[in-house]
Amino acid sequence: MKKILQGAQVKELDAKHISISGQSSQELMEVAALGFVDWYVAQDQFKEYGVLIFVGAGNNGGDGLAIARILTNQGVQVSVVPCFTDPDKLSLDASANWELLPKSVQLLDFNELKYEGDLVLIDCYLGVGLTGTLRESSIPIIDYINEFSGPVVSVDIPSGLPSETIHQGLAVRADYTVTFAFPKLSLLLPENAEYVGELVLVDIGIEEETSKVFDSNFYYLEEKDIPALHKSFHRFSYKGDYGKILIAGGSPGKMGALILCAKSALRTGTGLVTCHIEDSERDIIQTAVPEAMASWGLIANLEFYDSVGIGPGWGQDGRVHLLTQILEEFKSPVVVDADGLNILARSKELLELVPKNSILTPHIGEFSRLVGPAKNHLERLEMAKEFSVTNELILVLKGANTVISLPDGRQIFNSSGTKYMATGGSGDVLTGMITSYLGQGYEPENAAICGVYHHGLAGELAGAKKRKGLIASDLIEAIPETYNLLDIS
Ligand SMILES: NC(=O)C1=CN([C@@H]2O[C@H](COP(=O)(O)OP(=O)(O)OC[C@H]3O[C@@H](n4cnc5c(N)ncnc54)[C@H](O)[C@@H]3O)[C@@H](O)[C@H]2O)[C@@H](O)CC1
Ligand SMILES: Nc1ncnc2c1ncn2[C@@H]1O[C@H](COP(=O)(O)OP(=O)(O)O)[C@@H](O)[C@H]1O
Ligand SMILES: [K+]
Repeated sequence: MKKILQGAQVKELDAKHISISGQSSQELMEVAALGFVDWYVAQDQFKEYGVLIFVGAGNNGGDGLAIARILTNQGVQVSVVPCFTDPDKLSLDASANWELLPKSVQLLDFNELKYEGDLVLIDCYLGVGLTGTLRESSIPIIDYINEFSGPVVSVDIPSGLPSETIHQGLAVRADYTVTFAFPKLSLLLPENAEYVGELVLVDIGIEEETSKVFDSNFYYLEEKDIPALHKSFHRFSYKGDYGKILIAGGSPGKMGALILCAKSALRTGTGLVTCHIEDSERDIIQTAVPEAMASWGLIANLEFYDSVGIGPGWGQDGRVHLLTQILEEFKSPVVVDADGLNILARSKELLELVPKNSILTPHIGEFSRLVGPAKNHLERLEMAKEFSVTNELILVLKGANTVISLPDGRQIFNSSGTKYMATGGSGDVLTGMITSYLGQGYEPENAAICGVYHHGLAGELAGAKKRKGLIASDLIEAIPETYNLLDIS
């Protein structure tokens, strides 16, 4: 899994890679520019567009000059806007690429900009070399980029955005940010989403091993990390091998949450799902999910189950007794979501009963009730870490880049998912998936990671077809497709 680097670490990593690989910094820049162009030319929405590249005096500008050359050689109409006064004062690698710029590339003076036709603006003005407050001279350039009528793609980082903190001042508001090698922390903070747009990570061949020495507890979860975490089952497997799970949830008027959770667990691969419900709701669950069984009253034989999921649509009134029974009698990790979390928030003494390595899945509102309000996401991350470490629990903080906090202090940012998942019931689907993996015998850490990643991937697959018409049931239907895509059997 890749580490998420901050500030100076990003530059140190480049330097370390250069010394280990024997590659020159100019060669690395070329790899980055080629990686960007590969992504760019694969974007159908830009097919008929020319490009306007804003380049600064540092290596981010150097990337832009290399991109200008490569795109020109591929037949794209390229214009470059040099955002510096003296070409003799460029960084070494930017200078080398300035010399290599084809004569056919049109150079445009920022103060006399006029252009025609459909253009994509590529922002290579400032990268991670930004220090301190933005200079006065940068303001009109960034203002211009932000007023540009066409799509804006920032290279490495939106110009003006610092690499590790929440930003409130002026910076480029990109539609896409194509960043190199390792994601920078600032690109993953929800407060910065308006600058970053859609985030794309381009590999430039820097080994994960090279980043190991850097002190960072933040990790970035990608598709390549997933297959090795899955358990595989043999030809003679029977339904018991795939887990017997219990889901305690649902209440009159909120049975949908439980239904989604149960269906999702079945599609994730669980052998046997039992829903623990109120007597009055038997017909609903048995009709909506015929594959699931139902139980009611006190839970007779908790030891029968391999995992337990608690909370979707459960309500809070009269549930404390049942929650206490589960937490006291079920000795293995459980999954707690929604009203299960709300009860824990109200009765904090119950936290001590939650089996170690259990997985709690709050969204930001539930987090605030359970752990406390935070003034921003960085503070929330710190609180999440402390909560996980202190209570020896796994905390899945849901959102655009869901963060999994582990009891050893690591925090893993998920890369899969889409904005179309912001729809009622998505979280119930996630609870079903994580409970399912836990029941299939996955280590709790892997159950949380696989659940979160596949859930996001299901969202991407369903979102590509349904866009804002996506509903939580579509996520469930897409779970099997995620197994096909990743070749998980
Ligand atoms: N070998 C490498 O190190 C690689 C670097 N890469 C690129 O290099 C970038 C980093 O390059 P650099 O370190 O040269 O820095 P940048 O190009 O990010 O920024 C340096 C420029 O920003 C200006 N600047 C700094 N602070 C400012 C402020 N407060 N207001 C206005 N202007 C300011 C400086 O005068 C200088 O012109 C990365 O973001 C990435 O795009 C990529 O080519 C990948 C390989
Ligand atoms: N903008 C987004 N991008 C990616 N994933 C999202 C986004 N918004 C929500 N999600 C995901 O959808 C799920 C929503 O869960 P939750 O807030 O509990 O919803 P509900 O209570 O309606 O089920 C979470 O897994 C979250 O990570
Ligand atoms: K940039």
